[in-house]
Amino acid sequence: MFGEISYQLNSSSAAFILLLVWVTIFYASYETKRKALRIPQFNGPAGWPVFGNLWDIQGSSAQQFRIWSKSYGDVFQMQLGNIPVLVVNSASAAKAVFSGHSNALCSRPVFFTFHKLISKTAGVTMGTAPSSKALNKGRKDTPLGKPAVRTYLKCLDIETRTFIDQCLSAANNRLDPLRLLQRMSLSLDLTLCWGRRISLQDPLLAEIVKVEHEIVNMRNTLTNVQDCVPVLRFPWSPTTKKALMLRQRRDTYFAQLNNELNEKILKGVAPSCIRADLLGRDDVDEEELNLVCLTFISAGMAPTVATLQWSLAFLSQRPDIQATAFNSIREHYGGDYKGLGDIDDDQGCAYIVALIKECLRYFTVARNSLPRSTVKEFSYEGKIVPVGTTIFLNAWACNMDENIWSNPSTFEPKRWIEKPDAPLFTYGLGSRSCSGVSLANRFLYIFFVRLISAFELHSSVGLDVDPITGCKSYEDLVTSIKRYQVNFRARDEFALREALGR
Ligand code: HEM
Repeated sequence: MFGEISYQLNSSSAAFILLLVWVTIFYASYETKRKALRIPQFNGPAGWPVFGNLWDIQGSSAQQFRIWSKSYGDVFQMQLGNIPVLVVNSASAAKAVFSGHSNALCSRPVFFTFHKLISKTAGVTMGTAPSSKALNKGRKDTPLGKPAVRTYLKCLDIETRTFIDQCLSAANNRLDPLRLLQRMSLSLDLTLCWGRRISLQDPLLAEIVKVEHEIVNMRNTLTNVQDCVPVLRFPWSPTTKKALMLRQRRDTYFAQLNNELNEKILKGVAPSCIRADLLGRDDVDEEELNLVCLTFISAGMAPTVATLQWSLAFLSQRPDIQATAFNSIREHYGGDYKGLGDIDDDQGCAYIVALIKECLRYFTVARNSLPRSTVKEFSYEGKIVPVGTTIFLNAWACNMDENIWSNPSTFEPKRWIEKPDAPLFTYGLGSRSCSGVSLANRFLYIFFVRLISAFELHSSVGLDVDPITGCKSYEDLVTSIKRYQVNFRARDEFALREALGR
């Protein structure tokens, strides 16, 4: 009997030792390969075995990059699992890399969860597509330039007025503006692309907002561990399961929007919209059609809403800035102006333009912009950046660069009146910078003019509007503020009702 037990012990010890040897060999070869992937010549923090620097950036990654750049230089290297990444952290380095080598940086990296799982059915969006002929054609066919935006003024007018109207109707005029902002932004995108608006009561609103938010976060390499550590990619991993579930939910509402429009086209009652125009063209295939339409659902909503959500909270804490903005609107439109701004007015009121730029700079909602991938080798300060390198722009650090601004941590709109041509990094720069910048700027301008003309914002409790400590979550690709409520007090309720045509 003792012999039998000792035999069993010997065989299980042997199995254990074999397993240990296998794990050790696997680990050693994995680590050797992982380290070999690092980009020669670029310094950076060492990081942990297997996971590299993933654990070091669990707080505000952009802030951590800014701190590392003080030790490792403006352009340093980190490794997310086995993906080496160059991070660009100053305004001058961003100009040299992103503008100086714009063509070399014209692609996006391909990630397992987003590109291979989520996008398998409906395809990718413009901001996530690697460089290709199809992408270039899609970009050309997407009407987001200034002339196209001028034809969207009616939609901008309706959606911003609806927002003001809904704020006026809120009980006691105290509310959390998030849902109203989401509706306004999504309704604009759906009208432009599918020719249909969305109401607060429509169940599609909550569904699209929720799913798109989760999908955007799945694209975040900084938090999606299985993208960076290939050994964690199992078909039954929670991330894979979640990605497949999100894909199915996105496919459902995408099909619903498309089917609604197809029916209207069949009945001959289709509104003029981007999808209907593209459907009527022989040179546009299914892949391009999906690329353009998915872009309208996913690209603009998150950064626009997050910028407005931070800005409203901030303004509620700063009556002095609201008063300056209100007086500048009155000066711009004339003495005792009581209207809601002119939809044809494009960036005419200098202080409002400066206020918007400062909100975009100070909160920099896409702190690490969107990742790029290089298609050509180039050199930076004599160091070679090879083809296929992933590069992050730390837009937050660039916007806070002390070589551009003497007091970058202070919110000061007037800085943009003194230096109107100073660089703003929030929309990215170079070949793949934000294509929606004209639409976004026009939207933000009329929104701020209307908001400030209509209401005084205030909050009886102090809100944390600090761009670092006030964040809802550091894991989000687009950084938003924690939920809050503010009071919307009409400046002149009678005049406002009249301006809204009530
Ligand atoms: C405040 C609002 C917005 C902000 C802060 C913002 C920011 C950004 C950023 C940082 C990028 C990546 C840039 C780069 O890689 O250099 C981007 C790309 C993009 N944005 Fe925006 N965006 C905003 C609104 C919009 C709107 C309203 C649209 C229109 C639908 C839009 C469409 C796009 C598209 C299509 C891309 C991808 C460009 C490409 O990869 O070629 N954005 N945006």
